[in-house]
Amino acid sequence: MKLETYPDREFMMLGLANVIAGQLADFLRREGKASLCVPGGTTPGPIFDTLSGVDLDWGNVAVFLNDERWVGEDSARSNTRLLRERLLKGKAAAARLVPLYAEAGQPEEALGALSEGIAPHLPISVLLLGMGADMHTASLFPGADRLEEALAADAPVLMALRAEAAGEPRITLTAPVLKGAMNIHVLITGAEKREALERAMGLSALEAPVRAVLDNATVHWAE
Ligand SMILES: O=C1O[C@H](COP(=O)(O)O)[C@@H](O)[C@H](O)[C@H]1O
Repeated sequence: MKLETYPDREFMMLGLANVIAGQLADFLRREGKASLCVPGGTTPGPIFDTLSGVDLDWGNVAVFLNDERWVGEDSARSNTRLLRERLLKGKAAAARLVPLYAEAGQPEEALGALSEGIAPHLPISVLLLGMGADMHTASLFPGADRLEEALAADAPVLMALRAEAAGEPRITLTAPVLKGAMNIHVLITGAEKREALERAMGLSALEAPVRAVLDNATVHWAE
């Protein structure tokens, strides 16, 4: 794991947005296409704001979430809503959103179709992950009902998971898909998450799911 610490959050968000844009530009130059996989939650909004204004060949970039809460876009908890409001606007409006949500009562009903949408965009070119203070990343929560299966090397692309701390049912990319990304960035802020990260380094992925991706990741932290 590589740890980058920044003097403040604003500096970090701008710096990391530029790194991500540069990595996407490299993929676009070399392969004519790229995939960008991003978290929801409360942390990444400022990165999305910057990225949305970057001059890139967004029409050849597939954008999708690490995970989604099983709620419609009318909910303030919808990660898809965050993406539409903060990333897929301005220049980045031309990017292709690959959905992690469909109108269905339970995520299991939509898993097949959603997985088929994601599969052609793997391996992920640039992966940005968040982390909760409980050491979850994507929707791989400690204590989740099917965490062990989602961490396994032969896990499918997407799984539905439930955990008490998660609130609603979740759909998430699994550990092998996340670990297989070509560039992995983990974005964390504040003292509590920094302590959680240090704790995670001494735990197993079952105890601290973020552990599953840390070996190949650059972690970006600011107070
Ligand atoms: O529930 C989620 O939580 C994590 C962390 O969110 P944050 O609000 O602490 O930044 C996020 O990475 C994930 O995508 C989201 O669904």
